[in-house]
Amino acid sequence: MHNLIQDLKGNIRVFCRVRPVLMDDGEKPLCRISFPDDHSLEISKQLSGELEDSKSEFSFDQVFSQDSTQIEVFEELSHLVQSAIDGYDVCVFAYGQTGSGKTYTMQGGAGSKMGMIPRTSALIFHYIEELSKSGWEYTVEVSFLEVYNEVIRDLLNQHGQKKMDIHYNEGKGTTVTNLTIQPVKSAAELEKFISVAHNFRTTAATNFNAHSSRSHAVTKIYIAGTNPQHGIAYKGSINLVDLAGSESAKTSGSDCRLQETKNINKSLSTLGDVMYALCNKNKHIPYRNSKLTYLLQSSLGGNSKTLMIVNISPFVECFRESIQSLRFAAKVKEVKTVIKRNKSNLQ
Ligand SMILES: Nc1ncnc2c1ncn2[C@@H]1O[C@H](COP(=O)(O)OP(=O)(O)OP(=O)(O)O)[C@@H](O)[C@H]1O
Repeated sequence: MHNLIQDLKGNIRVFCRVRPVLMDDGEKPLCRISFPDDHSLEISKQLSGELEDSKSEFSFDQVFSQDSTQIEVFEELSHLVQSAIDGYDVCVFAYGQTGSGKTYTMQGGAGSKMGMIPRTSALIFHYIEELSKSGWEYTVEVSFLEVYNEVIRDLLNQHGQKKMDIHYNEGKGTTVTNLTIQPVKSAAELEKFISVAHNFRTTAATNFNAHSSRSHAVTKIYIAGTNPQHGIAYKGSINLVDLAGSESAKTSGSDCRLQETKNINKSLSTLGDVMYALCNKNKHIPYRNSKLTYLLQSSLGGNSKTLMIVNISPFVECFRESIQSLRFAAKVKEVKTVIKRNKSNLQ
């Protein structure tokens, strides 16, 4: 399983997923969306019976239709879990409008609806068990945080929060002071912590989605492997990020919600600025303009295999936001990365 590739050059990978229409969506008019192949999507606002209007076409590394299952999405993502075990830093983030299916994709529900985070946790421990047969020893740790209104909160320390600051160090990447990093011994234990953190995440009603998540949530799993027989050690990690929904200020309700929305939009627009600066190979990349981008600095522009899942809603009322998300995702796909494996020799 441990491969020989050391440094990899590539691009940020981008998947697109379209959310299905649900029972409680009523009779909302739908965009016309088609999938010419596994990598492209065509979208137009045309209603049935209307004259042909212009279609917008987008290509990504993979597209998933309204009928896609969590298993199909995870199948594509599972290679990255293997990379984290192999000593690479990995980041997967879900981006999209409020109610477009980010939390469903990342967290999901029970059984076949289980999302990327619990599936990742189960697969890590499956790989570790297999590799222990050939002399590998692993430690796994996990942390959960959210960025809410530009303040970081530790989702494993629900009482007595301490002030948390982000630090970036060229060799070490990003660290957060006072963040609980919890050792875990099994998939069941990891899932227990995932569910504690998920329940603690800030949620509030919005006009679009009754259980909308108003914070960016970052689950980070740290995996360290040593093989005393071969005298080598690897250190990988996987960041799983469920971003807050992009939502225009005029649809957001009360004053307090407006402030939330402004902060969410600020961090998402900084994410956009960072991506554009990286694409243009600018000297200055404005990572520090928001907590989110500072936190994800090494995942966005540094040493990380990064995958963005752009989620879109199929409704005509969401068309403008969907096109904006798709354009942003197309830009992200151009960002180049160089990835190093974190390997050391045991003395
Ligand atoms: N692929 C899917 N299959 C079935 N149901 C889905 C799917 N995607 C989303 N849903 C459902 O659609 C609704 C909105 O999805 P979700 O809460 O994941 O959106 P979101 O993008 O995380 O929203 P927010 O940004 O407000 O947190 C939920 O009821 C969710 O269960």
